[in-house]
Amino acid sequence: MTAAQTAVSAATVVSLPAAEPLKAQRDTTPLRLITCGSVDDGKSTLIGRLLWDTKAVKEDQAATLQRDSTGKQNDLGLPDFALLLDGLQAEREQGITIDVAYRYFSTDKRSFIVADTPGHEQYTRNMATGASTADLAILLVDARFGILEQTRRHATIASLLGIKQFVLAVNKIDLTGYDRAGFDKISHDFREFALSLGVKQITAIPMSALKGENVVYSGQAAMPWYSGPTLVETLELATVRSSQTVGFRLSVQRVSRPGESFRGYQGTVAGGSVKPGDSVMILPSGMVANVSKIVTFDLVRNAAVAGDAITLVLDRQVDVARGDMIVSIDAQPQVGLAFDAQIVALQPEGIEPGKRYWLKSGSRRQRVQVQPLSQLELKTGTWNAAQRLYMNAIGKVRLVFDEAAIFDPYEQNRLSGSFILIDPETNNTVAGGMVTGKRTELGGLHNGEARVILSLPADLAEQIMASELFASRSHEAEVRRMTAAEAADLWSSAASDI
Ligand SMILES: Nc1nc2c(ncn2[C@@H]2O[C@H](COP(=O)(O)OP(=O)(O)OP(=O)(O)O)[C@@H](O)[C@H]2O)c(=O)[nH]1
Repeated sequence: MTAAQTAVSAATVVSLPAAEPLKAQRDTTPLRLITCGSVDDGKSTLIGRLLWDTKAVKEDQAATLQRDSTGKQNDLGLPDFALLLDGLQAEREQGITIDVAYRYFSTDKRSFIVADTPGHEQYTRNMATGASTADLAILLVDARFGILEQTRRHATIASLLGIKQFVLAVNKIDLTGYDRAGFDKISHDFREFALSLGVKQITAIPMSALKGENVVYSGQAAMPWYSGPTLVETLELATVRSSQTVGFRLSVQRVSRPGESFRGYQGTVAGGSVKPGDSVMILPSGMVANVSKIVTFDLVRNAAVAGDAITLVLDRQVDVARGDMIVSIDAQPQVGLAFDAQIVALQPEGIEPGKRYWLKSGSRRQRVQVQPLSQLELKTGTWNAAQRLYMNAIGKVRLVFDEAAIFDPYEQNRLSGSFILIDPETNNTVAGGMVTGKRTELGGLHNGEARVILSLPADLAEQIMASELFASRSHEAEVRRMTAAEAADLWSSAASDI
C-alpha cells in the first residue's frame, strides 16, 4: 500500500468489472489520475460517466442508480451519475464531496485509478493527497465561466507535485450551445497559464459529462468543429510517470525485538531496492552495516523494492530508533540543518514566521522553524516576497532544524521529499510541502555530525537508476513462499544467527 493510500482513510472503491483476458497491446500499469475543479463544475458527474460508459459499474449498482435517480432526473431524463460517487454518507447529506475516494475503471487498452478530489478551497489538503501519486490531472472548468482562480491554484499545486500532463475538461459545453469561440478562448487562456508553470502536455477537450459527449464516446454529432481526441483516448495515450528512485530508503517505523538477540527494523521501503549483502547506512547516526536478511510476514526474500513492507535484519548490533532512515551507501539522501521547500498553507491561521512546528516526514517527526520567503501570485505567476503565508497560499520557505534532518529532493523521491507541518498547540496539519532539494546551509552541523554527503554526478546517478530498474523487475526478485511453520523456523534461526 502506498503512503497516499494509507493516508486516505475514507477511500471508497467501485469494483473492477469481471477480469477479461489481457489484450496483447494492453498497458498493464494503471494510469493514476486526479480530477480537480470548483464546486459544481461536474467532477462527480464526469467520473460517474467514465465508470458508466466503460462498464465499470456492476449490475446491482446500476439498478440502485436508476432507482435513486427516480424523481431527480435532469431535463434529459438521464440518471444522476454523481450519485454513483456518493460513497460517503456525509457527502449525501451536505451535497458536496468531502474526502478523497479512489475509483477504478478500464478500457481494452489500459486500466485507470482516479482520485476524486474535492473542489472547495478548504480541502486543498485532500487535493494534495490525491495529487501526490498521480500521473495526470484532469482540470474541470464550467464552459460558461472559464478559468477561475481555483483552476489556477489546482493547476499550480498539481505542477508543484510533479504532474506534467494536464487535460483541461471544458465541461457543460451543452449549456453554451456548443460554442466553439468560447471553448477556444478558455483553452487559449489555460494553455498560457500552464506553460508559465512549465507544463507542456495540455489537451483541452470540450465535453458534456452529463450527455456523455467526448468522454468515452465521440461528441462529433453535437460538435462537428472538434476533431481532437475524447477524454478516454487522451488517457489511453498518457504516460505513467516512473516510480523508480535512486537509492534505497527505509524509514524505520518499528524496532522489533521478539527475543534477546534478534533485532529487525520494520517499515515500508520508500525508494530503491535492497538485497541481502548490501551495505547500508543508518541516518542520522552515520553507522554502517550489511543487510543479512529481509523478512516479511510469511516470506524470506532475496530482494525488496519500493512499496514492500519488510523487516530488515542487519549483520551487526547498531543503534537504530524509530524515525531513523536506513539508506544505501552509494546514493544517500541529504542531511542538514536547513532546507528550502515549497508549501501549501492549509489552515486559516496560516504559517507564522519564527514559530516552531512539528515536521513529519515518513515516520520521522522533529521540531522545525519555518521562515516564509515568498508567495506565488496566482494571477500573474510571479513569486512576491512574503513574511507570512495565509490559508491556501503557495509559498517558498526555508526550514531550519535543531537536529539534522534527512530529505531527498521531492523530484527524486516523493516520499522522502515531502512532509507535513503540525501546529504543536492545536495538533492541526497547517501545511503540506515538498523539499526542493537545495540544502541551504552546509555549516552549522554540530561537531561530530559532519560527514561527507555524496551528491552524485548525473551520469553515475543514471547508472544507479538503470541498475535499480533492472533489479526491481518483479520476475527477477525470486520470492520463496513458505508455510507459517517454516517461517517461524526461519525466524528463530535468524534470531540465533546474530
Ligand atoms: N448541462 C450539464 N450539466 C452538467 C454537466 N455535468 C454536470 N452537470 C450538472 O452540474 C451539477 C453539478 O455536478 P456535480 O457532478 O455534482 O459537480 P461536482 O463538481 O462534483 O460538485 P461537488 O461534488 O459539489 O464538488 C449537477 O446538477 C449535474 O447534473 C454537463 O456536462 N452538462
